[in-house]
Amino acid sequence: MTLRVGIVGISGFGGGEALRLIAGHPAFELTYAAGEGSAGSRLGDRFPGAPARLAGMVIETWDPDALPSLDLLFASLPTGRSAAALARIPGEVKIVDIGGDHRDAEGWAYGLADVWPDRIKGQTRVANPGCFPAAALTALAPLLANSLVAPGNIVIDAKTGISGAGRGGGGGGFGYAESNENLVPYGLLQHVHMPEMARTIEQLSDGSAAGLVFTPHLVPMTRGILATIYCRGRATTQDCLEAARRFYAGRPFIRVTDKPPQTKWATGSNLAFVSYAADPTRELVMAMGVVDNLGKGAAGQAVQNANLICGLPETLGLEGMPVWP
Ligand SMILES: NC(=O)C1=CN([C@@H]2O[C@H](COP(=O)(O)OP(=O)(O)OC[C@H]3O[C@@H](n4cnc5c(N)ncnc54)[C@H](OP(=O)(O)O)[C@@H]3O)[C@@H](O)[C@H]2O)C=CC1
Ligand SMILES: CC(=O)N[C@@H](CCC(=O)OP(=O)(O)O)C(=O)O
Repeated sequence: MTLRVGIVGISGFGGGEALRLIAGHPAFELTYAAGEGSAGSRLGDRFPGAPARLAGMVIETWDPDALPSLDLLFASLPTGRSAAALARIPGEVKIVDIGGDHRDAEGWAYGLADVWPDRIKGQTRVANPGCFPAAALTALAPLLANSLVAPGNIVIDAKTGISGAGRGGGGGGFGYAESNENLVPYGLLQHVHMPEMARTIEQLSDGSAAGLVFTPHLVPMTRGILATIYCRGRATTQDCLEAARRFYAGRPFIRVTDKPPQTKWATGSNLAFVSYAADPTRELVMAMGVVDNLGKGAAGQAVQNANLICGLPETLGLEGMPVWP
């Protein structure tokens, strides 16, 4: 079975990673590519490494009313730009939205694929989590589901590679000269991912996440997110590791590690690495989550979600090892 797949926003970092994964996916055939400024150019000009069979494909001007016949559409548009357009896509076209417009929207499943695959199977509309929630919630889920930490006063300190800001670089200020040898906190107290994280912490714990603190930092690397999370609880390190190993037993993309995870472990993959350190005498539990922001944080998890909603093996097209070093 080959499914006809489209990507809108293909010229961007998220869309480009989706192209890379779909080009190697045994059940997906890219038949439609769309964008705005890139419309009219060929994939081979934008992506010199594109396979020969795709290099001549012309990027169309995005028009949801002029969609060719498709089974599946990946939308990788700036947040705020997809809700109105995707509402016009016929119901028989399955959609995975990599952007932020549908993470709390009626009729859309929140695609935290490693944590609740059964909520995603059978859906036709999936909202991919944001990149920071992908790292942080994956690490927190086993602790919350087992009541090992209190949900009300969690502090998430995250570091991200610069590709997280997209090709436009967060509206400027993220260029090489400004980012190299530099560390920048941003989005203090009000980052756009706060509501998504708070909502999911509450769903996983059945308690209030009112005291959630989240501070992202931009670090001079291309890809990767490390979330270091401070929680209150009396669990030991061993309790946390065992809970995570039970929670993720048989889940193919989660690695529970004794050692603190590193961003390079995940580069170019859909893997998430989680680890824990706890000191019951101080009622301190630390959780750590590592993902590639363009992998599990965007296109990797999007393909995983697409596999789930298309009734395919969850790992199809996603089994390549990370790039190292
Ligand atoms: N970068 C990351 O790590 C992550 C990104 N995301 C989310 O994914 C989405 C895409 O991000 P990212 O790839 O980084 O962003 P980029 O800025 O790299 O790419 C944006 C893409 O959107 C297209 N686009 C913009 N406006 C329009 C429009 N009106 N019509 C059609 N296409 C349009 C651009 O096309 P063109 O060049 O043709 O104009 C481009 O391909 C965002 O919502 C982002 O928040 C989510 C998780 C992680
Ligand atoms: C470095 C950087 O700017 N990263 C982005 C996260 C990208 C992401 O996950 O975006 P959406 O939730 O909009 O999909 C940010 O902090 O907003």
